[in-house]
Amino acid sequence: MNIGFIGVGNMAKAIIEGLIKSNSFNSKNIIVHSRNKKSYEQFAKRNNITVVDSNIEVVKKSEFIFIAVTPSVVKNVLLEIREHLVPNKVLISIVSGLKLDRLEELTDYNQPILRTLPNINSSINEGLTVYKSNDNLSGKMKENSLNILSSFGDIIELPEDKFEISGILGGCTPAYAYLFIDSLSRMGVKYGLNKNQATKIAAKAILGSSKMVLESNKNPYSLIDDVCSPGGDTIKGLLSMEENGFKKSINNGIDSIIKDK
Ligand SMILES: NC(=O)C1=CN([C@@H]2O[C@H](COP(=O)(O)OP(=O)(O)OC[C@H]3O[C@@H](n4cnc5c(N)ncnc54)[C@H](OP(=O)(O)O)[C@@H]3O)[C@@H](O)[C@H]2O)C=CC1
Ligand SMILES: O=C(O)[C@@H]1CCC=N1
Repeated sequence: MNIGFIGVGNMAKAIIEGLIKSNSFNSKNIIVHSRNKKSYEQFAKRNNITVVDSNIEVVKKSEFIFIAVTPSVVKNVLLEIREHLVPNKVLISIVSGLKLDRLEELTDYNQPILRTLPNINSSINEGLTVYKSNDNLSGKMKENSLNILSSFGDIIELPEDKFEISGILGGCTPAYAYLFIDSLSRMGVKYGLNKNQATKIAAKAILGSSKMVLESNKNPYSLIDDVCSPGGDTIKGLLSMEENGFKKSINNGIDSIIKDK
């Protein structure tokens, strides 16, 4: 079973690393092509994956084809490969904002298609991918497609009208979480920790907190109260952060993405 990638940028690389680490796929069965050889040849060599000379060759050689280019070029890439896509191949799009009906329009109405929005933590098999397939994807082909997705993290099926917000919460949040960790870590450095110590302490605290939210059956607000000892440090910091726009900044940030859609 060959898994192809058209576009080998940051997100494709993360998925490929996750696929390989899952030990469910042979790296040589991962077939890739991207625009500039220089930007991925070292990566391909290091991971022992198969590089081919064109997007069309990726399609010809693969049963599952990830389309992993940016929204600005996806139309041209799909038009380039469309005549080589046949109904026993699955097109897996990771392109933000590209709906199933548009994918069908740019390929073929008989094409099995899986629309997904993964995240960058797929590279360590801690990804979160939302997905929706069209009606052409069913049976064993669908089962195999979902096995591919779940090899690099959790998967959640959602109707397409929920893709925008879930794509933001799942796909963009890693960047916001890294920003939060880095902000905390810099304050650690300000007060005397070295950057490695500070980053590790902040990142472990965030990792454990995420697990608490997922495993404790408590909602985040109640968990906040558990940390805020009466008259203690946490409540002082928390109130100051809130007064200085912590939540407003998050709300405005998410609204600004939705507004531009
Ligand atoms: N980054 C993320 O966390 C996430 C990204 N996505 C989606 O993934 C897609 C890729 O994003 P990302 O990886 O961040 O972007 P990158 O810019 O890192 O990757 C895009 C890739 O597409 C390649 N490319 C451009 N034009 C062509 C072409 N004509 N033929 C073949 N390859 C081409 C680029 O090649 P070159 O490097 O040579 O220019 C590059 O490797 C986007 O659609 C985005 O919405 C979805 C979820 C999360
Ligand atoms: O920034 C982006 O548009 C992509 C989609 C989600 C994460 N990265």
